[in-house]
Amino acid sequence: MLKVDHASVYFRTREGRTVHALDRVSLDIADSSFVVALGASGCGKSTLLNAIAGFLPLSSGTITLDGRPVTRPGADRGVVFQKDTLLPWKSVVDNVALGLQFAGAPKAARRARAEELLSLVGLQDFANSFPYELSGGMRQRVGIARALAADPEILLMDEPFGALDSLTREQMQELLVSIWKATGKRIFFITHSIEEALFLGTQVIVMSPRPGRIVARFDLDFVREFARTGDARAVKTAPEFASLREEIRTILHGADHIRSAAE
Ligand SMILES: Nc1ncnc2c1ncn2[C@@H]1O[C@H](COP(=O)(O)OP(=O)(O)OP(=O)(O)O)[C@@H](O)[C@H]1O
Repeated sequence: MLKVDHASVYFRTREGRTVHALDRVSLDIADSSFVVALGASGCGKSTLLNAIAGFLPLSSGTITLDGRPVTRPGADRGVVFQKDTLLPWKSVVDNVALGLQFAGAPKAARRARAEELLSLVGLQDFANSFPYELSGGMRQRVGIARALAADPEILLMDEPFGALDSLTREQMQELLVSIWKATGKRIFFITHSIEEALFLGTQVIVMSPRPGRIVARFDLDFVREFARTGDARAVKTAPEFASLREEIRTILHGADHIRSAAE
């Protein structure tokens, strides 16, 4: 279990103002679950993910992964960002194997593991290509393979498909579901898109800005239904999908309205 318990984060800006980015957020990410954080810009989603990744300290509260306190980055958490962070001078397979190289794995084992992961993300024919030869969606697939290389306990994904065109984005969502199913990894995923959140999450948390709080939680079955049937269109056009989309839209607009009134 990844457990976030009453996590708060305050930032001090260069002008000396204090920003209350995260306010007593509590969240459990159980084994094999797919938790999606949804909210308007500035509601603290990245702050929460960065704290789970160990990139920034909490001001108060705790985060534990399978009982161990999270205080710094570690191989037990794989991270994927919106902008790919591939090294342009390294081939695709070497980019995927990078973390394993740091961990001291022998060369042949690194290559075998990287090739296995490239097959998982459908890029087995591009092992020797360079990042500039790939499309945006393909680069994100390399990023996912790299994040999985060290066999982390959880995958942390910060708007990984936010810069992709809508068709590629849908294909990537479906690919991610197949990876989730094949690996059984826990996933924590951030998005601005209500539809993406509903399609992917076994749990969706809706956040409101300043201070960043969880204002609603939904336990969902759409992703399991898609994993079972492979029919994304049927899932997304189901009446419950549409009614939840409207319900969440209303919550997000309400949160924004409360914030405007307070400012
Ligand atoms: N290093 C920092 N110093 C000061 N303020 C910060 C810092 N990082 C984030 N903030 C502020 O904290 C709040 C939450 O930011 P965060 O990036 O977590 O939001 P977000 O929901 O991920 O937004 P977006 O969807 O636009 O990425 C914002 O008001 C932001 O300006």
